Amino acid sequence: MIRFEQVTKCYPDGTVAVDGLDLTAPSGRTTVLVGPSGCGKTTSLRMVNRLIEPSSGTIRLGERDTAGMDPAELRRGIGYVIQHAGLFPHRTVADNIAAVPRLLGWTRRRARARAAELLELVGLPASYADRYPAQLSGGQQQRVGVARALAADPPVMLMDEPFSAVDPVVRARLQQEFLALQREIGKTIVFVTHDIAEAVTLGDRVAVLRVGGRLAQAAPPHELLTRPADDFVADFVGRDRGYRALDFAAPGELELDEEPAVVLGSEMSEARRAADGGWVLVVSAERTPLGWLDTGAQRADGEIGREHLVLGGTVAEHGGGLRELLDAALSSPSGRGAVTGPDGALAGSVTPEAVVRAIGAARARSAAGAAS
Ligand SMILES: Nc1ncnc2c1ncn2[C@@H]1O[C@H](COP(=O)(O)OP(=O)(O)OP(=O)(O)O)[C@@H](O)[C@H]1O
Repeated sequence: MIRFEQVTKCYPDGTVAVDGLDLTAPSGRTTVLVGPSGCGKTTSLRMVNRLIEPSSGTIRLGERDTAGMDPAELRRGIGYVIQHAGLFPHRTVADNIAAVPRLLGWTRRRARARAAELLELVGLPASYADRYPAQLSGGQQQRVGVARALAADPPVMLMDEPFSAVDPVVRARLQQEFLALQREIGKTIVFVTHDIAEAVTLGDRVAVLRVGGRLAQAAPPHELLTRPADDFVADFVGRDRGYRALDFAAPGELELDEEPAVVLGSEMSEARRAADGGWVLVVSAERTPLGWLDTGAQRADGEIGREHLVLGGTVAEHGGGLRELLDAALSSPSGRGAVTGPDGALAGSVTPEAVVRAIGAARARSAAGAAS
């Protein structure tokens, strides 16, 4: 756990970057600091590893006051990831990742073995070990930056806008990889971003700061979206917050409808029977949804091929939020959203009407929760 207790940072020119910050970042969880430019996010983060010294207040790591710790020792227990990855340009990927273990006195062999393990963990091919940073894409460099921060297996990670410098598609992928990785490694992470969508996607807790370095609200994403503490937070969180909040609302009692499906390569006549003249979902041999088939539009008989499929329509994953279910239902040409189980196989479908009813139920639950 990291605890900020009445932490203030006043720069020598009189700028108050952080003002009386009280905040706890729980162990094994991701706490995101978010807010407009200049609100003191980076200053707050860098005070944790003492790249910046607080003017007053205390920052504790576990029970220990960081002010009393040797800064070098403190930093060895804290991984640090920054925008543009900050890799050493003249060192190979493996040597970049192995930098901290080498400082800790690991043998070259052990450090290289660890680098290979981490490359795999962040989803890069082993052959990249001998490349130089300039030979990698921006997204790959960020993965190496994450691997480097994890090298000595620190319990704490500080991440300062790590995904901001890459394009939106790569960014979305890095965010999903981050979530999967964090589920596996369970580090205590403080993550800085100016992007509220990123904050609510990645954070177990989200702390919204306002300019002047004052905490406006710290709460789990769902609470932030549904119960913003004041106008500033409501405004910052944005207009479509109701829709975003659906990501975090559990589907509750929403039951899936049984969805008849035909396997790719089956006869068209079978699809017609299953669909009763309308749309039918086509699945792989493993029952993974592949696309929808409009049997009313098919004149010829023969095998169902990929060329017959309409690929529009997202698939909602088992355990996803109501937003994902609503998106699947609304984007499906049949009006039924396909839902898969944990193994990726078709579990059933939902109609937009059923999802809207579940949204109503979730709202009622949330209101009851707020009232109690
Ligand atoms: N070394 C410094 N000397 C004086 N003022 C500084 C210094 N570093 C930062 N500041 C100021 O402190 C305030 C907070 O800066 P900080 O970088 O922590 O904000 P931030 O929320 O991370 O901003 P951004 O999202 O733009 O990176 C800003 O007004 C900034 O100009």
